[in-house]
Amino acid sequence: MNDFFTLSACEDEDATGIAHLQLNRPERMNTMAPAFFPALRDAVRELDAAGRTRVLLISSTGKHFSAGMALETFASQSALLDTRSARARLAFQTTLRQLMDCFSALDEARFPVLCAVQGGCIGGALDLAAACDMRFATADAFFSVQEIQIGMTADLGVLQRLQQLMPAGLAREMAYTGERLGAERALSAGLVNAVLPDQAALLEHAMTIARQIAGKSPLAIAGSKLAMNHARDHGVAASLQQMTLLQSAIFDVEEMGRAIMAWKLKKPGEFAPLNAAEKSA
Ligand SMILES: C/C=C/C(=O)SCCNC(=O)CCNC(=O)[C@H](O)C(C)(C)COP(=O)(O)OP(=O)(O)OC[C@H]1O[C@@H](n2cnc3c(N)ncnc32)[C@H](O)[C@@H]1OP(=O)(O)O
Repeated sequence: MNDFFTLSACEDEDATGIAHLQLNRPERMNTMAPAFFPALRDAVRELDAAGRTRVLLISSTGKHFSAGMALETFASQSALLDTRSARARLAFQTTLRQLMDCFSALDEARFPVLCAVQGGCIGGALDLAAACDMRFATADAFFSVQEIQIGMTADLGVLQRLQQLMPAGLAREMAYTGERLGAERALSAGLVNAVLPDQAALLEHAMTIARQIAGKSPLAIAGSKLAMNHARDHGVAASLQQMTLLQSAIFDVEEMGRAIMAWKLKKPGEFAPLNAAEKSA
């Protein structure tokens, strides 16, 4: 339990293996306080370790997806940010790395992470969204690298990831100006996969994609995410070499038989959880 989000499993007939993490502090604009970060990291890592989750949907409640870091955090952490001491600066480096790792947990999870954004996705919230596999938005959604407006270099991954998700020039425009990128422009830039009229339609669309993913072989999905992450980080040539090792490790003819059967029947496949010792569902 935590004060920032709820985590539930969608266990209806068509939605096995879909976990739904919903930010639920709309009265605080779903702002991120220090305790939010480890809570998110631990929740994602626990889902991954348990092996039953096939896709994670992150959504939010209220007018805005999230207003980013709670501004009062910066004042309350001032002792840590004391730059007069080398020890304090070293400690800050460690803290920052730990915060980064919390969002990287989304990228490192074996399952795909879908992010459904309504209203503002601001500052740290865009760091979070950028670490997900894909993003969807309502027509009123907007995205901003707000950090530059408050005099800091964004530091939780958005500068590293945004350029890989959309044209670099536009990412830099966002980073240097802090101006809001509206949903339609985010769509044409490739930052979001689809724009829906309202939040109900947004969640329905995201769940449709989540169900499609959850019906596929979790082994093949995990392999696809590993391969695509590796290619993104290491380039095509090195990743083709890595692919030979990866595929040698996870190629599974029985799993393929199940997938082919499901595809022919136009039904979700019946697959064992990733951690299961046996192969049958
Ligand atoms: C490492 C990460 C760094 C970061 O994340 S840096 C980014 C930090 N975030 C911001 O700077 C957000 C700035 N806020 C805004 O742009 C706007 O606000 C919103 C788009 C989020 C909302 O706009 P609207 O719907 O018009 O409401 P409203 O009247 O501006 O705000 C309602 C109340 O929410 C408080 N609030 C907004 N964002 C934060 C925040 N990040 N931390 C703490 N409080 C926040 C406001 O001050 C205000 O409060 P009151 O009603 O008392 O005047």
